[in-house]
Amino acid sequence: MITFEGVTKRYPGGTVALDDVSLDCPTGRITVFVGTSGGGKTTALRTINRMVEPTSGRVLIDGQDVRERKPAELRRGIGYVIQHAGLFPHRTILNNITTVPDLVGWNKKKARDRALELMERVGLEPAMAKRYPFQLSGGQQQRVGVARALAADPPIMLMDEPFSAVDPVVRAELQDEFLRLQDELHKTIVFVTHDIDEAIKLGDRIAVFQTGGKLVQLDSPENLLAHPADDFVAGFIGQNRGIRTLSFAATDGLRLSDEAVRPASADAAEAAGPEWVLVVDDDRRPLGWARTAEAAGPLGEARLSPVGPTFQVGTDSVRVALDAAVLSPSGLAVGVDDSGAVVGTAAGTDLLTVPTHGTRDGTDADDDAPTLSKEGG
Ligand SMILES: Nc1ncnc2c1ncn2[C@@H]1O[C@H](COP(=O)(O)OP(=O)(O)OP(=O)(O)O)[C@@H](O)[C@H]1O
Repeated sequence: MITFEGVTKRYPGGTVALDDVSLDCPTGRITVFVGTSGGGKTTALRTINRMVEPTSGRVLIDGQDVRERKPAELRRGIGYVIQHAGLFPHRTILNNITTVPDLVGWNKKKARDRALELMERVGLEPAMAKRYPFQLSGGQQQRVGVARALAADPPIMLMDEPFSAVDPVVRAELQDEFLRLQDELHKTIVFVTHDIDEAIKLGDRIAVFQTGGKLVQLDSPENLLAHPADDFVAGFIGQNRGIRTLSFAATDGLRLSDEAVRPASADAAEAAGPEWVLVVDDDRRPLGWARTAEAAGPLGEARLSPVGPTFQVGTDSVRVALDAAVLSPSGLAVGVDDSGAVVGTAAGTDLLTVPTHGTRDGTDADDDAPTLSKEGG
């Protein structure tokens, strides 16, 4: 656990970059610092590895004041990833990744094996090991940056806008892979971004900073969306807060109906009832939608409208299911299991009556993570 206790940073000239910030970054979780430009996010991040010394207050790691540790020794246990990756241009990819292992005296083979393993983990071809940073795309360089930070297996990772310099598609890929990696590694991560959507996607906890270095809210993404502490936070989050909250609502509690599901062998005449029926094959895989008034004979031979997007029950969120309902010709969302077989369908209104609970890791969002009371910001 990383703990900020009343941390203030005043730069010469009088800028207050951090104003009496207290918060916890729980072990094994991703805490995101987000907020306006100049809000003190980077300054806060750098107090953890002593690149910035607070004017007052303390930063503790597992209860120990970071000032009791020598900066070099402290930083060996803290991976650091920055925007544009910050790779050493004159070193190969392999040697960039082995920077810390080399520094702490690992033997060459062990460091090399570790680098190659990490390259695979972050999605880089082994052939890239011999290249230099300028021979890689921006996204690839960011992957190297992440691999380098992970090389000596530090328990803590500080990431300062690590995915900001790449296009939105690559950025989404990097984010997804980052979440997959964290699922395996459970590092204690502090992640700085100015992008609220990135914060909501990645963060277990989100700390919102306002100009003047004030922490205005520390909360789970779902609480932040549902209950912004004030107008500043609400404005920063932007529009469609309600709909975005549905990303955190799980679909495993949904009651799905079989009423509109028909086998391909069924005759259209027997399909009477709903205006649209979902035609499925012998394995209950969806074939398409038939409009009952227009169909005659076996449904498998009827003109079918494409199924469109489906949602995986229990895995996808209510937001995905609602999207599927909106795009479906029948207005019904099709829920499938992990083999792609139809579990049932639900109308948009059915989707909005599900109890909301966390989907991200199958646990309640709040369990052991300490929060700052909203009044306290
Ligand atoms: N070394 C420094 N000397 C003086 N002022 C500084 C220094 N570093 C940062 N500041 C000021 O402290 C404030 C907070 O800066 P910081 O970089 O922490 O903000 P940030 O939230 O990370 O912003 P951004 O999103 O723009 O990177 C800013 O007003 C900045 O100008």
